[in-house]
Amino acid sequence: MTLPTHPGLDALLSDPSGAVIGLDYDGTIAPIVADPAAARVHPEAPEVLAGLAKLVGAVVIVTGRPPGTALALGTAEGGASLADVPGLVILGHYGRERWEAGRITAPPPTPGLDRVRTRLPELVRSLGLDGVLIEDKGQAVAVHTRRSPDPEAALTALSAPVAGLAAEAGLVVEPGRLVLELRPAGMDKGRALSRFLAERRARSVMFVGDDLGDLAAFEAVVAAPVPGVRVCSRSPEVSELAERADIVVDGPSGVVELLREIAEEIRRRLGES
Ligand SMILES: O=P(O)(O)OC[C@H]1O[C@H](O[C@H]2O[C@H](CO)[C@@H](O)[C@H](O)[C@H]2O)[C@H](O)[C@@H](O)[C@@H]1O
Repeated sequence: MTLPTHPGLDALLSDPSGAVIGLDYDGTIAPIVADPAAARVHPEAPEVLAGLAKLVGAVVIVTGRPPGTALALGTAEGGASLADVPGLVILGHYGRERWEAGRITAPPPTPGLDRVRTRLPELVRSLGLDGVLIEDKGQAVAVHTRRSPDPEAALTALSAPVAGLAAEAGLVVEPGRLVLELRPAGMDKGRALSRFLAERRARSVMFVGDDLGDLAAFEAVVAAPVPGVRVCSRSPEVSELAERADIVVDGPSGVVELLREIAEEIRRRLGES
């Protein structure tokens, strides 16, 4: 793969120790699968990220998943694990929870979630929808339609009642790939990334994502006071990200290939290969 030319990427390559590389999890470093509990990381991602993390300022995963889930799913078949990526930080629940050096920090769960836990299954039943999956993530609850006979129709049927339930419970709805998530307001991937850039005094930033929740991180890259580059992990399900990206690659395999090439180019410039 030949690396594309972009001012943000050039800044990252010429001053790697000041670069922050931010990544979404599902659809970006893990292929999309029907069962959210089976979304294992791309087999080569932990190893490639481990190599890259030694060359750049920081690697951070910014995800809607709880950090513990991203870590549990983050061991590849060969045994390499995201937990072994040097200095890795995981900002889970859109930045509400943080994992770093083996420790998770999290605020207490929002009280409205109990109402959702009771009402959401009733709501799904009342709509007569088959194949709908409710995922309880602790700080948020998601309702998935990927396994429904007509996933788009099921999502449309759920849209207004889920919005009503979220409002009753004092939560917001986060739409994603055949999923609606009811979660606390006040944090998103853009805020999470911006804070992390300030904390690390980043001199450049790259963010890679695939879904609507990643748009806020793309906006944070544009708003950042340092050069940045937005990368879309393309899928047929979401077009909005590709339209706003500086670089578009084909799904998690394309992401891994790009990250490997960036690491190799940094090593070449440092005279290490
Ligand atoms: O921020 P992310 O890391 O991208 O997490 C967003 C949501 O991803 C998961 O759902 C998506 O991936 C599933 C597994 O491939 C797939 O079955 C589902 O259709 C996708 O929407 C996860 O289950 C959610 O909790 C995350 O919020």
